[in-house]
Amino acid sequence: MKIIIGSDHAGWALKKEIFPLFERLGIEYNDVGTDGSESVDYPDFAKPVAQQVADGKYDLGILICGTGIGMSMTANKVPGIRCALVNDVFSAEMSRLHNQANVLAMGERVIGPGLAKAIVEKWLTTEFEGGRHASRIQKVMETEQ
Ligand SMILES: O=C(CO)[C@H](O)[C@H](O)[C@H](O)COP(=O)(O)O
Repeated sequence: MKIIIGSDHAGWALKKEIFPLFERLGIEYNDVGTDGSESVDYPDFAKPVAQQVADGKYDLGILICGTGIGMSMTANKVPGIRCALVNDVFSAEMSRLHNQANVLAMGERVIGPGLAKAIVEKWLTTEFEGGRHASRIQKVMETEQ
């Protein structure tokens, strides 16, 4: 599995905490930045992450800002993206099982690193259940037309 990850300045510290988890899970990742605490604009990171997932260059994407809200709003504007803003492990699991989320957004100002790592691990290791959810996802995607 190949993933792409990005953050703004308000998500940068949490993003760094997650890298060792990718290494433990054997997941290849590309960090598109930002790479420091200097103020930047979250759409500049949400757009390339979401676009490259939508283009099939990466299997999944992860976005972190202060709340996760701006990142998720931006990512969900990209056709093909189902970005879930998640702050608990149950929602992380459901967003994959039922919603086939292909981008995960989290907020560094909302959750701590321990919870964030548990969310990411659950999200990356849960597969879409299909079945009754497949036609619902199709209807979700049809709303892009
Ligand atoms: O999604 C966001 C805003 O909707 C993020 O939380 C940003 O990281 C946040 O707005 C950044 O705030 P700052 O005061 O510029 O650090």
